[in-house]
Amino acid sequence: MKIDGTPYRSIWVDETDGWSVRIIDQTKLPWSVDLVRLTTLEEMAHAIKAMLVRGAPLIGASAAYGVALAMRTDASDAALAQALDVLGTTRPTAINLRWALQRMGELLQKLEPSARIGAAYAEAAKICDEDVAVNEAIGRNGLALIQEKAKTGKRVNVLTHCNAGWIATVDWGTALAPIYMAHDSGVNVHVWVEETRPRNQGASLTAWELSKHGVPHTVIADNAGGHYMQHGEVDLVIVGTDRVTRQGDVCNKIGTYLKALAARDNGVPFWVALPSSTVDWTIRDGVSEIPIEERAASEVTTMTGRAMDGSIATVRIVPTSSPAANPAFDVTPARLVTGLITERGLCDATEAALTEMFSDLA
Ligand SMILES: CSC[C@H]1O[C@H](OP(=O)(O)O)[C@H](O)[C@@H]1O
Repeated sequence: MKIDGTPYRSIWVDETDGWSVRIIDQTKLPWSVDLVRLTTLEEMAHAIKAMLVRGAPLIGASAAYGVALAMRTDASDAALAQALDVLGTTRPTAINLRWALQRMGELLQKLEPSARIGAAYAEAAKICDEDVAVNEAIGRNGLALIQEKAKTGKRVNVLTHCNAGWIATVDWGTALAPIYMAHDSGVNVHVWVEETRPRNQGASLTAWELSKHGVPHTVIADNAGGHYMQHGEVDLVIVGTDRVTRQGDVCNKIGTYLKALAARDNGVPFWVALPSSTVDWTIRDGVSEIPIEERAASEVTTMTGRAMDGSIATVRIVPTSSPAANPAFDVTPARLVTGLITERGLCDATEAALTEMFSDLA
C-alpha cells in the first residue's frame, strides 16, 4: 500500500546493505511513521513481542526474517535451534508464527551451515511474496460480498474490529483487502472502525490506514458496534484472525466474540478473512485448545496518545490500587461465523468445508 504516495510493504530487506530488515514501528502510529532497522535475532524478537510489528501474517513473515538475521550471526545447528526457540516464544496465539518457523526450520535443518544464510533470506522473501499474493486473492474473494450489498444502491457499511489491514500483513491485509478493492473499484463503502481496547489497533492503526487510502470511516468505541447493528447501520462485519481451528472456531482480538454475538442477534453477516496459513489443523475446539496471550496489565491501566502540545504521553486511567487483567484474544465459535474469506474462495466455517477446500493441507 502507499503512504503519502510512496509504496510500502510492512517489512523489507534494506536495499542499502542487502541484509538488515526494515519495519514500520507500529507502536508509533498514527503519530509518526518510524522506519526501524533491525540487525539481530534479539531485535526482531523484541519487535514481535513489543508489537512494533503485529498481526498474524506479519508476525510469521517477521519471524522468518528473524531466522535469517540469526543465520548471518551464526549458522550452526545450535544457533538455528536457538533462533527457532527464541522467536517461537515471542507470542503464543497467532499460528502463523509457528507455521513460518516450522517452514524455515525444515528448510534450513537439511542444509549445510554455509548455505543457510542465503536460503533463509530467500525463503523469508518467498513467504512475504506469497503473503501479498494470498491477501490480494482474499481481497478479490471478499470484494464479491461487498459488491452484493452495494446492489441496494446505498452506502455499504462494514464494521471491523482491531487491525487486519496491510500493516497486519506484508501487504493488502486480510479483512481490509476487500474494503480497499471495493473502494478502489468505486463502491460507496464506509467502515465502522472499532477502537479495540486496550491497545487501540482500530483507533490507531486501522483508522490511519483507511485515512491514508481515502476510505470513508468512523472510529467508534468497542461497545458501540452492537448499537449500530441494532439500528441497521452495519451491512456486514469482516474481521481478521490469528488462528482458526479445523472445525472453524476463530481466535481473534479480544472483543471479537462479542461482535459475533451482536451480529447473530441482529442478523448481520459475520465474515472472517484469513490465509490458509492461519488454520491450525491440529486442533478442533478453539475455546479449550487455543492459547490466549495474557499481556501486561499496564496496557489496560494506561493509554498512550498525543498530548495537546503535540508530545506523546502515556497516562494512567485506572487507580494504582486496582489490579487489571489483559487477555489479548478470544475465540468465536464456528456457529457464530457466517463464513471464511480465504485465498481459495469463500468457505463455510465447518470442518467439512475447510477440509474440502484445503484437502492438500488438512
Ligand atoms: C491479519 S491478522 C490481524 C489480527 O492480529 C491482531 O492481533 P495483534 O494486533 O495482537 O497482533 C488482531 O487479532 C487482528 O485481527
